Amino acid sequence: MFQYTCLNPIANVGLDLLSDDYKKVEDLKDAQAVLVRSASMHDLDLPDSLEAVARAGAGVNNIPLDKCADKGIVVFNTPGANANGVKEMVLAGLLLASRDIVGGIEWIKESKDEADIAKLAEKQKKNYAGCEISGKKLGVIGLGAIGVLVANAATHLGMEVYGYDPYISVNAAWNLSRNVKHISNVEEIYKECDYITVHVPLLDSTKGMIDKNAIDMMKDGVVILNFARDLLVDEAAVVAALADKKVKRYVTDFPNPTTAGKEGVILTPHLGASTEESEDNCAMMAVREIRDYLENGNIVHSVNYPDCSMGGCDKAGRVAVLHKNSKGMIAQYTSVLGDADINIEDMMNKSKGDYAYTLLDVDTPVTKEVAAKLEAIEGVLKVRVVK
Ligand SMILES: NC(=O)c1ccc[n+]([C@@H]2O[C@H](COP(=O)([O-])OP(=O)(O)OC[C@H]3O[C@@H](n4cnc5c(N)ncnc54)[C@H](O)[C@@H]3O)[C@@H](O)[C@H]2O)c1
Ligand SMILES: O=C(O)CC[C@@H](O)C(=O)O
Repeated sequence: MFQYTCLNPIANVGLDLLSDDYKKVEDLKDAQAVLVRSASMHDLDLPDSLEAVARAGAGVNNIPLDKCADKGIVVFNTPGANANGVKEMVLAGLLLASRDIVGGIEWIKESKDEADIAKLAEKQKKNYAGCEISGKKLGVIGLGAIGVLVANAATHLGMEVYGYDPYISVNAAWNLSRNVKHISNVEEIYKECDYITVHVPLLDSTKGMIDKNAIDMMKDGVVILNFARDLLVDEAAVVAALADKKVKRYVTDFPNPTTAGKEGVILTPHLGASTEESEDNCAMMAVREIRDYLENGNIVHSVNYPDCSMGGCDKAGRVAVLHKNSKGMIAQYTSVLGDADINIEDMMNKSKGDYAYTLLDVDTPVTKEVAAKLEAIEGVLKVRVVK
């Protein structure tokens, strides 16, 4: 029996994929697996029982990745599962920033009791006029799951699209429209584009990347869209630039006291992935990842451990070792298993940064005593007897 807890509501279509071997618990301290969306896990005590965290979504800045890795807890996310939901919000953001649709709707609400509302509307509408996005330049910073969809869709809306991502994956590059202009220096986007949208993860290296210097380089009247994370942008600098009319609109999905209610800011309450489809996709992917890890020891889509997958186990036993990425680890495992008269029938070892993962299929199930000997090896963070 595996015990799991949900730190946020997770779509039922995902939870329904859990078999009778899974029991939901309320308390994190009793859980082997966590399903989470945006709840912050930074201040939580992570129990020794915890084996895996699955973020039903893309951004993992709410999870202490290194702390988890050091405790042998594998963290997963669901790449691409909510990308279309966000892309559609970005397209809405482009339009809301270009024409004062919200202002017009508000005026109608306020004027609903006017008998001559139809006539008044014809007089008022000039106050809510704007521009079209077709023919304008859009800069997309970050060409991952979301950035590629946004860039491609914008080309179909007649925009001239510039794309920047120095770490673009081969897969993303294959999916990117040939009509997107490849930019190798982000400053070109700042200087040339009428609309700039950011789709990078929040990391130490990206925090505050849209700062005053960047804004100063931008065209007067630029629109900045941020459906990634608020801390990517120096929002105090943006609010000042809005007041100076340097920036025309700041469209963001992350309300906070710096931006809420400020002139020129169009704010939504973190709605990017809040569609039935995205929530279902994320929940199903997250649950499948958790099951494959707990039941088979396979790691797919981890953000703090390497992906490592050997399918189902048809041997007598399988043991998983989560360890530091140091020299001589495998030799020590083979020695412990050999001394216990256990033969390794199949093996896979992968590393990612400071951490590594070794899956061993063996001809005799690994006992608690042998597992304890493996765990006692310096650099080993956790040992799981999977079968
Ligand atoms: N508003 C929402 O509800 C919502 C939903 C999903 C994702 N997000 C946010 O959007 C982010 C992106 O999501 P995704 O699914 O596209 O992720 P992704 O991992 O598929 O893509 C991120 C891309 O950013 C690129 N990148 C990293 N550093 C960069 C830099 N300095 N300059 C340019 N590119 C850089 C990477 O190479 C990668 O291609 C997430 O990390 C998350 O914070 C928000
Ligand atoms: O779970 C959500 O609603 C938001 C998800 C989003 O911010 C993400 O990073 O995937």
